[in-house]
Amino acid sequence: MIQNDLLLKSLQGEPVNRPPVWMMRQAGRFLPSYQRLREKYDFFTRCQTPELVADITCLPVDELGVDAAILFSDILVVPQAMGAHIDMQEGRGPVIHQPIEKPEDVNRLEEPDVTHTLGYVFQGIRATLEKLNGRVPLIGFAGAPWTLLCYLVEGKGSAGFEQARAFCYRYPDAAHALLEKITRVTIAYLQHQVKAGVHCVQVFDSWAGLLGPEGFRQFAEPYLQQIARSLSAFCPVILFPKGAWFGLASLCHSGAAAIGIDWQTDAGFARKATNHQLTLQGNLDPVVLLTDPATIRRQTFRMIQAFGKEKYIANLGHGILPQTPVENARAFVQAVQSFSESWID
Ligand SMILES: Cc1c2[nH]c(c1CCC(=O)O)Cc1[nH]c(c(CCC(=O)O)c1C)Cc1[nH]c(c(CCC(=O)O)c1C)Cc1[nH]c(c(C)c1CCC(=O)O)C2
Repeated sequence: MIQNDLLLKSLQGEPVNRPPVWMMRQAGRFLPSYQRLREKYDFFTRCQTPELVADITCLPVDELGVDAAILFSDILVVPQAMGAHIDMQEGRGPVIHQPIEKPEDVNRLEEPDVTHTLGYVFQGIRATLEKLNGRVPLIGFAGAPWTLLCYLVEGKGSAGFEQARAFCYRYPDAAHALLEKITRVTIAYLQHQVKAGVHCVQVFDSWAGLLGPEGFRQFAEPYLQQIARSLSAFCPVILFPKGAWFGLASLCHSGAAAIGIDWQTDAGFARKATNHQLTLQGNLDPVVLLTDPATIRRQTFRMIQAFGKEKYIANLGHGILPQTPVENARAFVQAVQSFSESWID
């Protein structure tokens, strides 16, 4: 039993007195209590140690009072389990050794038995559930196949992921073979997360918008659909196709319970595109949390009015910025939690 089940109610489209709130990337990055752990253990050690996963996942629940926890891990643990060599470099982000350059490089990636290679994640989930003790639901997650292809081909973070996009257009068969491989592993991975006890899952397609409408239809959407369709029998699925406003209408029929909306997409447009059917999540510009509590409150009120309180999960429109002051993150959470109908006149 979960004491605070607001998130699950909103995902199911049930009525609520106020929307639930959590923040993308809340479990790392900006909390000073997390920064202290960072000094002691390297990134993948933090991901692979169930006690640390549980501690870090619970930090924002304890310190900010969010209505949901998201597992501390990373989208790159899947390509790592498939055999890619990945370093997380200070100030630089992920670096993949020997990125995929040619079609035959796709064969180097394995389809592992996730119960072995990613067993530490499932142990982390069980340790986290114990520590949460039913206070709030736990969100599991994975990266979308297109976004993981971006890192595997580009070999590092990038503003435009030009090499990844070029690979898809130049070698479409190899791209689809790679995307299919990642999709199969991701479905098994998320199913095991649900078995270990997560209450819902989010699929991060952080670079979906870089493809443009036609590229999205070819290289991103079919795989998001497959994952949502395969998982929705087990738990509610949230898809976050960042930047892909043109793909919202077609994702309505994927079986996803909710779609995450980024901060560059208009709330009214997103409601119309999804036929007022699905739950929407988002979409405060993370930069608003760099201002002050009064501004944060005002912008948060406007956002809830634009989406409406039903079938809605308050969140940021992308991950929280590392330089966000803790009191501002708290002001955002409290603004949502103090919502009352009387705001809307
Ligand atoms: C693209 C992407 C990645 N990882 C993720 C995405 C999709 C979300 C998004 O678009 O923001 C998702 C992610 N990464 C992390 C989580 C944990 C849960 C949470 O805090 O929400 C989640 C949900 C931990 C992390 N993953 C990473 C950190 C920071 C590094 C550190 O703490 O040492 C954390 C807390 C490292 C990481 N991991 C990745 C990058 C590009 C980087 C470096 C830069 C950055 O901080 O974003 C890949």
